[in-house]
Amino acid sequence: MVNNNPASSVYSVEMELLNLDYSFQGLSPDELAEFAQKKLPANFESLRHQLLNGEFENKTENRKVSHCLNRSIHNVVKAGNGKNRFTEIVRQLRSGQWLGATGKVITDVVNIGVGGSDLGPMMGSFALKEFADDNSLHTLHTHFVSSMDGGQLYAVLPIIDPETTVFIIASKSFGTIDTLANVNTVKAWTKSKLTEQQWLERHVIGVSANNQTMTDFGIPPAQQLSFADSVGGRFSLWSAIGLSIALTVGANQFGKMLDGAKAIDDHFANAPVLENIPLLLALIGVYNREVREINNLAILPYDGRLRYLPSYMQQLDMESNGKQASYDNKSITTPTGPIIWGGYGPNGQHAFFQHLHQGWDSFTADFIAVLHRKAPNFSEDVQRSLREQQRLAVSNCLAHRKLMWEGFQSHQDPRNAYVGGHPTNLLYVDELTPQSFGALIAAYEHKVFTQGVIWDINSFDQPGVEKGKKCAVEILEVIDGNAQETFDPSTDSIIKRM
Ligand SMILES: O=P(O)(O)OC[C@H]1O[C@H](O)[C@H](O)[C@@H](O)[C@@H]1O
Repeated sequence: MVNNNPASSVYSVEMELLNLDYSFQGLSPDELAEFAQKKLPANFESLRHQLLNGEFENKTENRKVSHCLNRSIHNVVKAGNGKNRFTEIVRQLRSGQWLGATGKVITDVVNIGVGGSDLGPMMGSFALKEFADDNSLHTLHTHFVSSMDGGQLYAVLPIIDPETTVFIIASKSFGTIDTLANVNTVKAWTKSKLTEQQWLERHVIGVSANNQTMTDFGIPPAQQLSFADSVGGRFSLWSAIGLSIALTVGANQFGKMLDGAKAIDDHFANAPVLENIPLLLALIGVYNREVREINNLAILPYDGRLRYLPSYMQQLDMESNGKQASYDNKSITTPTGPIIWGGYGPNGQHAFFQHLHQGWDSFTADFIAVLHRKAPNFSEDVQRSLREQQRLAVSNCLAHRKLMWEGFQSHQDPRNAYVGGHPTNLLYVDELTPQSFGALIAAYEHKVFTQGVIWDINSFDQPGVEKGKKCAVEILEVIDGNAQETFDPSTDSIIKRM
């Protein structure tokens, strides 16, 4: 049981863009300093330096790890041998100058991608919408399609028009079946109004690290945006994969998001352990996993604009550190990364918080709060009301965080007793801006990296997702009648029914 005495001190780190309060972790700075001594390997500083300079070795995939080199628009453009027309494409589409093959202005953009080619772009576009540069002459609607079953596409197709829509095919490998399946359906759908040539010439942008495949697909070179193979999928929102974010807010604001991430890179590089937000997040997480044996972390944003953060974090953390093999491919015997879950906090209060407060399971959580909100596009009355709503959300965030830690004892009335003792962090920003958003995401990236170093795993590969893909291909062959194989009675009976 965690010793959950009410926090008598404030344990926090404040920096310009991001703040961490870990007063409700039950860990003093002295204890964390001692834990850091024990856990951070002697070569940590050198590995951190490698990461921040694009030199960390992703040994199993035989390449470097270079997403930290993408923290400026300049480098995003340079990534395609200096030929990336990233900012030009953004300008044309946002200003209404990009015309479709039949001469109509493009009004809709659909990002087709999955995993890192979907989660980051969707989260960023949703979170930063209100920061759109107002030089956009017309409104560009952005849609996201990832699901391999076509369900999302089915909902989007009726509200767009082939003549006024551009599709971003976002795929680092340009070979992911989920994405290609959606693209195939789109191709069939455009035929009523456009030839394939027209579609390719004016309605498709490819974003990938695989230039040859984009060319083979027929995407004109001017509409190919490339990025380095050494940028991992789940770290790619800073690269050209972030195109849909830039289309939503403008290249200038997208650049500010990169600036925020860069500020955290510098902070991560230079701040001493006890003032270093990513490092503290990592150490606290390792402590909760190893010493307290808590196997999960809930991500609970208290600002609706961050509602896609939990899914993003699931890929970032679980695909990086959910592993049982060491960096040198030896078996690991102690648990590594936790299960990440969560949801928009205020709605969670009306759904799963009951279990958190009075159920049987241990958990840790990160509350994420935005203290102030400007809402410049509305009348004074509406602005005032929106600011009140922000205060309402923050007060609820503080209340539940307090209750989860301190609990509430009521021996005569078990129904109203709260267990308490659940360690949580509060990550907060004064305002959500492209910079503070970039800082938050980069802080989490570096937390995950640091934990990978502590656990001696390669956080940059994902061998465990491959077997399932191969098995699915074998099953599909049988469903399609191209093979006769049998699997097991349950699988066989479903296949038969199909
Ligand atoms: O961008 P893509 O190459 O299409 O990959 C999309 C996603 O699929 C893979 O299965 C990986 O597990 C993810 O890390 C990746 O983000």
